[in-house]
Amino acid sequence: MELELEPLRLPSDNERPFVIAGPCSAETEEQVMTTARQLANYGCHMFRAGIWKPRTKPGGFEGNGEKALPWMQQVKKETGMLTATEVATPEHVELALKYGIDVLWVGARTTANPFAMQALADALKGTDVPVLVKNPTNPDLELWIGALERLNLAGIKRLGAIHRGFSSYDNKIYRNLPTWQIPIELHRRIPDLPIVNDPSHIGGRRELIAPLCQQAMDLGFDGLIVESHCDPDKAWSDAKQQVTPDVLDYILSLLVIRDETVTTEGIVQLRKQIDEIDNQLMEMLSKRMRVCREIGYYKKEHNMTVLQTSRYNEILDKRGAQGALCGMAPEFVAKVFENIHEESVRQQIEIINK
Ligand SMILES: O=C(O)C(=O)C[C@]1(C(=O)O)C=C[C@@H](O)C=C1
Repeated sequence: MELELEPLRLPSDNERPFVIAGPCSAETEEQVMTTARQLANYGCHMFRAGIWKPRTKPGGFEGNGEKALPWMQQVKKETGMLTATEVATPEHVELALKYGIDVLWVGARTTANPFAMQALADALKGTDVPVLVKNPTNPDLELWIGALERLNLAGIKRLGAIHRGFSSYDNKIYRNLPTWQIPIELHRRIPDLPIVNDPSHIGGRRELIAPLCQQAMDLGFDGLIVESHCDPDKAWSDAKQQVTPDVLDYILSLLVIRDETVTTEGIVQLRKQIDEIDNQLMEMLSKRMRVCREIGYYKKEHNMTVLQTSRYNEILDKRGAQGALCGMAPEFVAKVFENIHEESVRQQIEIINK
């Protein structure tokens, strides 16, 4: 289905990036108000704080629940900032709306669960609140789009997406792998859907927030949602990935904002060159597949298996080393040749089964 969207109509809609900032969790009234005042002084328009916290394991701080909602009202009243929080159940939706929360977001674990998404969509029916949907924990674009569709079918048109990265078993650098091609593909499929980057959850470490924000801007993301706490080291949740409002302001001040729409004669010429090279690449690929099909007939005649592992390894090693010499990432070269090999095997299987 095609999403029927309306602009988010947030106070800084025309600025890129629009920024939603605030602590991971609303811990105490004092922590909420101190952080909010500092953020508002730096010109922040939207304040986030977790009221209900889905924790991986029991025993951690799971949020103050309804008790913290009047603090959010106080933030809005005193600073004029809009407020945003995560909702995961119809009860959360009801309470958040009762206390005038302006922007809701859906967490990654909820997005991954179609039953929970449908329950949220039903609870939101008839409201006009903007809803931002985080990517599911697993890199499944269809599941992400499905969650947006459920909300849209319930009449929610002020929709956005939050890219918070994807879980992985073995993660060294990032807390959640960015896998940028997924939000890039989301943007290609639904160009009018605003996409917000969440560097705090992708990075999991303060030092990664600035480079991730810049990368999101380089890719043309619309906004940022960043965890900011008046005293991050003492935070009750996600201490390592929160920054003080002044550090956040410094990070934002250094961002280089690029314009997606500017196309100069220079880039038009370069794109012509790319088109020409892509044509050559396609011709070369089609030549290679022709030879592979010939080998396929040979294999059929001589009763050989399609998969020839030692030859395949030889190709991966040789081209990987060559790629490194040309300054290309080894994973990229491996992926290219793995895909070429997969197609070649597919075509040969077709031939030997004819
Ligand atoms: O060398 C072969 O046997 C081929 O069929 C070619 C090719 C390839 O695409 O390079 C395809 C399948 C084999 O597993 C190994 C290599």
